[in-house]
This record gives sequence, C-alpha cells and structure tokens, in this order.
Amino acid sequence: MGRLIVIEGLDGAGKRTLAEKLTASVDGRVARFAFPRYGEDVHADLVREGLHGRLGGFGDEVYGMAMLYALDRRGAAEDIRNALRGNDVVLLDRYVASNAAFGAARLHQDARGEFVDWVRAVEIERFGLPVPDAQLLLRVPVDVAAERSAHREHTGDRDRDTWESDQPLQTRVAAVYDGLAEDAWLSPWHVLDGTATPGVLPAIG
Ligand SMILES: Cc1cn([C@H]2C[C@H](O)[C@@H](COP(=O)(O)O)O2)c(=O)[nH]c1=O
Repeated sequence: MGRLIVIEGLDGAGKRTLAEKLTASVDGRVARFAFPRYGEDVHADLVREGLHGRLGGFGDEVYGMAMLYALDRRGAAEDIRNALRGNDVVLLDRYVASNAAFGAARLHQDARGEFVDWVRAVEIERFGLPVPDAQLLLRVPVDVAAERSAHREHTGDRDRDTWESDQPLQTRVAAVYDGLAEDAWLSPWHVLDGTATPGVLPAIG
C-alpha cells in the first residue's frame, strides 16, 4: 500500500514544481493527481465556470462551490485507492484541505471553524475519501505567490481566476492553512519554505 501525500499552498506557491521534484526523488513508483480535475469531471468544469464568474451568484456560494470541489474528489476516490494499491507514493496537488482553507477564507472569521468541520464531515466521513498520510504546506509570502501566478497568466500558461488576484483573500487563506497545519488537521503536516533554494526535500518515500 502506497503513502498518500498531499501538497497544499497558495495559488502560485510552486506546488507543481515541488510535485515534479518529489516525483524525481522518490525511489519507487509514484502516481499523481491534481485537483480540481478540469476537463475530466463535470463538477470540476462547473468550478471553473464559477471561478470565472460564469455561474452567476452561485460562484459566490461558499458551501455550494465547496460541494462541487468535493464531488470532483468523490469521483476520483476509487482511482486514488487503486493508485495506492499499485504505487509506493500517490502525490496529490491540492486535496480536501484546499477546500477547507479557500472556503473558510471567504467566510467571516466566526464561521470558519464550522466550515472546516463541515468539509471534513462531507469529504472524509460521508464520501469516504482516503485520509492523507502527510500534508505538505508550501509556504510563500502572498506577494511572491501573486507575482508567480500573474507571470503564469502573462506567459499564457493558464488563465487566472477572479480569486487569484485577490491578495487580501490569499492572505486569509495563508492564515487558515497555518492553523490547519498547527492543528495537524486530518493528518500530520510538514511546512516547507517555498522561497528556499530547491534541494531540501522532505523524506516521503
Ligand atoms: C481543489 C480545490 C481548490 N480550491 C481553490 C484553490 C484555487 O483558488 C482554485 C482553483 O485551483 P487551482 O488554481 O489549483 O486550479 O480553487 C478550493 O477552493 N477547493 C478545492 O477543493
């Protein structure tokens, strides 16, 4: 049975680059998934519509949008379980904690705890998604993340959604992530410095 390792962080934190480095460093078989699964799952495609303001007011419904993200993952649960059977490491670029962090950050501070508990109840208890063995929080200053994600848009790598350029929101997301890591939410977390010279990789094999 492989280990389920999740990479989390702000938009532009460098998650994909870390996933590539970890894949190259693991001595064994590695499978990778990235969420949302745009182009593969109807819920993920609806997420994209919502993020670009094309679902009207639904895009602002935190619980509704979070359910779409959760349903996308539910549709991948069997594939993740199969991948865990056939690989040493299954690496996920975003998972349940993204829903907790990004959704909570859009809510009033007093409503955040209840939302984070709801995400866990829906995704883990109700949908039965596999619990990660470890979650890696790639932490970078908000302005560095914003610059990287703006650069990605500029180079045509990908469209930015309306939230990515919202620095106050990203600052709140970073704070929620820090709290999740501190509480060891779902599983142990490892906090990595996303601005450090690459080379120091966590031992995940
Ligand atoms: C996977 C996931 C992403 N998100 C957010 C993070 C990003 O701002 C946005 C799209 O993710 P992406 O930029 O990694 O494609 O959706 C959630 O709110 N919940 C989730 O479950």
